[in-house]
Amino acid sequence: MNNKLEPKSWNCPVSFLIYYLEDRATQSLLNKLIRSNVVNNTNQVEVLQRDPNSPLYSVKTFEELRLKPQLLKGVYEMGFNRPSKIQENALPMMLAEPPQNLIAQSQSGTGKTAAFVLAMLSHVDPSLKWPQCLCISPTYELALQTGKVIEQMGKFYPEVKLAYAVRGHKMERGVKIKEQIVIGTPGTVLDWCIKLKLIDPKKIKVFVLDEADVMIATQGHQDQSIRIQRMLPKGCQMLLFSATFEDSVWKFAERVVPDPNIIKLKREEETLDTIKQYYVLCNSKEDKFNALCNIYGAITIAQAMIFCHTRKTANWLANQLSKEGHQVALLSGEMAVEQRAAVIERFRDGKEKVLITTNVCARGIDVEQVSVVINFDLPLDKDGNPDNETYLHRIGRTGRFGKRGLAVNMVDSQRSMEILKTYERHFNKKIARLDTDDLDEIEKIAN
Ligand SMILES: Nc1ncnc2c1ncn2[C@@H]1O[C@H](COP(=O)(O)OP(=O)(O)OP(=O)(O)O)[C@@H](O)[C@H]1O
Repeated sequence: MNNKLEPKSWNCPVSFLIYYLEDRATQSLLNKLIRSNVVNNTNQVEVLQRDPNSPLYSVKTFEELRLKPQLLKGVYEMGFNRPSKIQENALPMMLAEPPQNLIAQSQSGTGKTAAFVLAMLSHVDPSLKWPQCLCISPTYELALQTGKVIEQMGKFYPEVKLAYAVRGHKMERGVKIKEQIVIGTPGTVLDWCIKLKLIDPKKIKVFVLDEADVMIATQGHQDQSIRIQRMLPKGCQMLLFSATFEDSVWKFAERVVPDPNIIKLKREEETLDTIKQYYVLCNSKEDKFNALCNIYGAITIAQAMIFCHTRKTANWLANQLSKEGHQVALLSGEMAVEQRAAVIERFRDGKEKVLITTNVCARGIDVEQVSVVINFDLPLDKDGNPDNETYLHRIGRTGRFGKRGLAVNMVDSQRSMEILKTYERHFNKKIARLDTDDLDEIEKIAN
């Protein structure tokens, strides 16, 4: 879905573009934070080998990879029992001798980061005190997030050290970096290589470019990434990862990664097959709130996500629910990235049971683990028309074995009823009426 948000032409208003560019990196970060598990994708992995005659290896266990014991221990400590679908193919390629280049694309949450982190940790020689693996990420926050994974996975391999080449990390010219892995954003990495000469790019053995789709959406990052790549020695392993694969990403990938192997995993489509959908007739927002309270009074809801059309309604609802004693988290458009990240993390950890958000804020965020979704306002596109894609993304779940879910739509006008009917027709799935004054009836929907 993310790729569909890409503006069709560059004649868009600047404000929209800035919003859009920031948004993509933020989406990616929030998705990483909210996810507590690997995304199970049932599609087939497509593998294109540079040398079609060489045997195609894939592994079903981490043992088969003959990892260093310290790393295997780190992997298990993180709770990984077996390689994810993309890891089954990507890991043998990345760990092969001689090193192979790779372009890999799969939706967010399928295990790409964990895979390249394992590759970097496997390739470093801890006795050498200089940078050997270089990873670039599109933003400060994303770089820190990947750094955390390196630290976790390398927990039992303390000889390997990590340096962050990000804004705010002031370094003096000419002081050589001793850490074996450097993770950073393109601008700072370039400075560290060229201006400050802290890193000798000729000694880099593994180069990772993460989130290529987000990277090229950010002004200047594409050129900076290519400048970094040009300084690396021949024979340096180049790895590039992306969640989506528009033409522009593909062109960029081919410039960064010569002679690549290619692994692609199609995005798992969301379906409404396992979702029970209802609507409630209301007259006002107060009425909607009462209906919501009745639902909460009748069934046990572990965690719910509530979508409102405007920030004002979202704020109002958050206040009302808090007064009723609910632990409410609010995701709102004016919040800084760090604030949003903190809200998402608290919600993921179950500290709050209700997450209220506007669509703008939650666009592109996958909340698979939330089993109840309330459309306090039905999703609309910017012209006020039905938005099938957003409806599906809010309440749909992926995978044939997807968890069951419950979606309740609040309908408060003739117009919203028409919109609801459009969704019903489009997805060819019945949306049943729910009378929220009848507690017995509400109890039934939970079964
Ligand atoms: N083999 C595995 N078994 C269990 N969990 C895993 C495995 N690999 C990764 N995970 C977990 O799944 C989640 C997603 O993994 P990861 O961040 O590597 O995916 P990604 O494809 O890089 O996503 P993004 O594009 O958002 O960065 C993380 O919480 C990670 O710890």
